[in-house]
Amino acid sequence: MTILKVNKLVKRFGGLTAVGGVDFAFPRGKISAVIGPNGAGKTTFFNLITGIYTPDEGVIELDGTSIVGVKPHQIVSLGIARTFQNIRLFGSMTVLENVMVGMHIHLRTGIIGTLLSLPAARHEEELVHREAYRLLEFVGLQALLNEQASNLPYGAQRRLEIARALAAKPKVLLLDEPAAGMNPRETTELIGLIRRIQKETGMTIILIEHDMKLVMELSEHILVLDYGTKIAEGGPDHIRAHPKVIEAYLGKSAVQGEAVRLEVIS
Ligand SMILES: Nc1ncnc2c1ncn2[C@@H]1O[C@H](COP(=O)(O)OP(=O)(O)OP(=O)(O)O)[C@@H](O)[C@H]1O
Repeated sequence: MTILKVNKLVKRFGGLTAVGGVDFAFPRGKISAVIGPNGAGKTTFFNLITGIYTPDEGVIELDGTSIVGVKPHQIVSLGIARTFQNIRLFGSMTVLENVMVGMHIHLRTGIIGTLLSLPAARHEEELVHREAYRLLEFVGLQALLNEQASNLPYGAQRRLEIARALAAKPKVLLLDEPAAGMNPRETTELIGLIRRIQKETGMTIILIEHDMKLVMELSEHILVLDYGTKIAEGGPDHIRAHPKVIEAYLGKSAVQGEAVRLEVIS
């Protein structure tokens, strides 16, 4: 069953069509990937889904309801959270505080209650604290909860961003290049973490990633973009051997039938 659907989605920047009429249906509770060479339109596609950009044309539906024109913070409330290609943490806050900030959309008592230290607000803060700790345990950062976020190693910052996105309790989690800058050991751990999120929460996960090992190991469904258009979709085996995909990554001369496989792309 589909949770998120785009139809004839278009986004132009002046004369450049970054996303040019893409159709895709993301299945509920599965891991999907959006791949394609540099400049293919992947991040623009995420920015359209998360309300950062408004499409020039087309449909975006979450659970059958249009989210076109909905503001980014409202889209988070509706159930889509994300991480960014360039990590966006509150560097001067602690690890714990970063996750607690991610939970604010679910708070009832608000800042006045917290400042006046009203009993309901105190109770809520305790719950928030406990839930944030649980999420940090889940991503393996509980020992670093009082560290300033900017002091964390790169791989840990990426995991913290994931914890913060999870704090919003999304139905759909978008991960923009989660393995970027990670070493092979960190990438293997990340694969385990993403798999655990999907298994234990049933969440729909959509990732953009250049690391083909991660994409092929994790994804059941893959959307391939090139110059803003969909050139292929399907499971990992179908995509690996797809001539248009190989051509997009390696150039026309590389298309020599079955011999060329996508694993060679680093
Ligand atoms: N705000 C913008 N203004 C103008 N052009 C933009 C803007 N954002 C993206 N583009 C252009 O749109 C095209 C698609 O960019 P996008 O960042 O979506 O690609 P991508 O597939 O995410 O690339 P990468 O893998 O390098 O991150 C590129 O040609 C890019 O230069």
